[in-house]
Amino acid sequence: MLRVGLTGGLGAGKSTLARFLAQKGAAVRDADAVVEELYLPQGTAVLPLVRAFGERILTAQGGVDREKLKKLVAADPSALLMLNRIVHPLVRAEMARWLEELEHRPQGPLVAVVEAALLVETGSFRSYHRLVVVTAPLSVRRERAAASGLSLEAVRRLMEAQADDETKRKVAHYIVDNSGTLAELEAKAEALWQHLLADAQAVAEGRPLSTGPALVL
Ligand SMILES: CC(C)(COP(=O)(O)OP(=O)(O)OC[C@H]1O[C@@H](n2cnc3c(N)ncnc32)[C@H](O)[C@@H]1O)[C@@H](O)C(=O)NCCC(=O)NCCS
Ligand SMILES: Nc1ncnc2c1ncn2[C@@H]1O[C@H](COP(=O)(O)OP(=O)(O)OP(=O)(O)O)[C@@H](O)[C@H]1O
Repeated sequence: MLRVGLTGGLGAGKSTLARFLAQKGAAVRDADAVVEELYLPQGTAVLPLVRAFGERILTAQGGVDREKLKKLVAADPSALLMLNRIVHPLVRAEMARWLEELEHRPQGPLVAVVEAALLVETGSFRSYHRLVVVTAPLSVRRERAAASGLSLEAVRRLMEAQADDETKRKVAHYIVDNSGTLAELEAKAEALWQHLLADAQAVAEGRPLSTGPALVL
């Protein structure tokens, strides 16, 4: 099974590309969805986050309230660092468990994709056979992020905590430029999928994966 990391800056189009790849047959796990589970009342992030930030971050049901966390990190950059230190190891452990489980399935997928905003920043991109980076100009990403409901201040803080596109492009195997339309992105997803299938074949046969500069789609 080919293990693929999919990343990109806030609002670049990671989730949209991941959805297209899922339609083609990739198994996809989204780090934001894992975080969602960790924040549920019984989730494993709740207790350590309460220890760090107090009960003010809880919902009435006893889970973590993202709105309250969002306000906290928008106001204080050190809160974001602390949040990352607590949440990221839990996300990494869950991704490792998921990939392991897929590997052991009798009819498992050829390609597994982990979608996460911070694969390059955390160094965890190294645990994947291939890294796909989705890019779009900053102005377009800001617009898309604002349309999805993030405040300007939250967008600014989160973007500050992310590596820039140039850093990500340097370690990518595939770069998908999502500055165009959704239809264009879908066509690029098809081209990417064909490359990933070829990579999966190489992995299955024990052949080395091709090296060299990143392929820009
Ligand atoms: C900061 C929080 C409360 C904002 O919640 P909200 O529901 O408004 O946004 P959402 O989770 O959908 O994130 C939107 C985007 O913000 C960016 N982002 C989220 N967390 C971070 C972070 N810690 N550092 C940098 N960028 C981030 C990503 O591009 C992400 O896709 C939430 O993202 C959070 O708890 N983050 C910590 C966990 C984390 O790092 N998740 C990202 C991948 S593991
Ligand atoms: N090519 C495109 N044209 C127009 N809208 C797009 C395009 N690609 C993505 N979008 C829209 O932009 C928004 C952000 O896209 P998406 O959620 O895929 O990005 P993301 O990188 O996962 O963002 P985040 O970091 O916030 O999780 C979504 O509302 C999506 O529908």
